[in-house]
Amino acid sequence: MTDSSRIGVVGAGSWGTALSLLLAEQGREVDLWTFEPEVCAAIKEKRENTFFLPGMALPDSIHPSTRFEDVVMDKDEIVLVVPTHVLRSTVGRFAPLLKPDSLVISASKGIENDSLEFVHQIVNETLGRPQPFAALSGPTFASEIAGKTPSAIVAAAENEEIAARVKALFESPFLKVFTSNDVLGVELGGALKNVIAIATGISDGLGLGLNTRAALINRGLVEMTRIGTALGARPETFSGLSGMGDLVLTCTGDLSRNRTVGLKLAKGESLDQITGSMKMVAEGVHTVISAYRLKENLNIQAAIIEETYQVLHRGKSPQSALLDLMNVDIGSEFSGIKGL
Ligand SMILES: NC(=O)C1=CN([C@@H]2O[C@H](COP(=O)(O)OP(=O)(O)OC[C@H]3O[C@@H](n4cnc5c(N)ncnc54)[C@H](O)[C@@H]3O)[C@@H](O)[C@H]2O)C=CC1
Ligand SMILES: O=C(CO)COP(=O)(O)O
Repeated sequence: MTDSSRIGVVGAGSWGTALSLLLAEQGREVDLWTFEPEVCAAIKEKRENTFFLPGMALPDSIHPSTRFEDVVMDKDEIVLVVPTHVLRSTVGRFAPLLKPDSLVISASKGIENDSLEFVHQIVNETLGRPQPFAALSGPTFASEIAGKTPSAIVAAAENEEIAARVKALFESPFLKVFTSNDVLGVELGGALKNVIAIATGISDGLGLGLNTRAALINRGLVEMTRIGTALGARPETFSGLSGMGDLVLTCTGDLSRNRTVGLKLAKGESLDQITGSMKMVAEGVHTVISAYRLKENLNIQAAIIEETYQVLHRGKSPQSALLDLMNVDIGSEFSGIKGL
């Protein structure tokens, strides 16, 4: 039978653990699915996720488990927060246990490489039915949310009541939750900002100036908006928390894994070395492939995405990518954005 005080969180990386802590502090009993048995054991025995969110004490109301039966079955709400490249397989594993009316709240940020699908599409396709869905996204580093830094985020759902329900779940004395009905725009901003953060990290790692950084952030936003509006998202969503907000955070904040990948690439480390030494995910490394394919399919000018893709996956040097970026033939400032 459903116990409405319990909520399931699928994914015990840094963000899944920080969100579990937030929900526990809001009075919920949280069943937290961990992929790694050792993460489950650490949370049970030490009351700490020593692997992905070290230094944060986790209350007894967070119940870790490696069994989907404990986390997904009979729940009214499931928070889905695994890296996007394993999202389809993860949803596939728990699909038979999920109630058709359970609300799936995605906190993952990415676009699948082969299908070019967003999380809401992957979820519906894998389940074979439209599932109640919301996307939670914005400028929120996991460690700062766990440390109660005043922050803001957006909950997007097609249905206003669902967005309001997600707001009520996550709003706390230090987290403001805004609502939106532009699910695609919110998902797309959260995914594409990681690509621009890698580009900014490369630029900063090369020792280029603050002018360059600001230009990359701003023109990166235009590229995100061009792709988003071509797919049907609303232009204003990209000036919101999940667009501009998260872009600024991730491009300038040294806590960002994506920005760090760019900094290291500029210092001459190979992508394999960098990702091989990380236990956490830098989604932009995968998302740049999807972003490149989307821009090609849609015939959209997106030179920063193009050059970042070439550096990460085609062996181009950051220096020649920069030269090519400065030689792009450009039009008026907002050309290519639909609905402006
Ligand atoms: N960490 C952060 O500050 C934030 C992260 N996000 C997003 O949340 C999502 C999850 O990222 P994090 O929690 O940061 O993860 P993380 O980078 O801290 O840890 C990696 C996660 O991937 C899981 N994993 C690895 N292989 C797996 C597999 N085969 N099947 C299922 N799970 C597997 C690990 O168990 C772990 O939970 C990403 O899309 C990320 O962009 C969004 C907002 C903030
Ligand atoms: O999405 C994030 C903050 O909003 C986290 O960014 P990174 O994955 O680059 O650390």
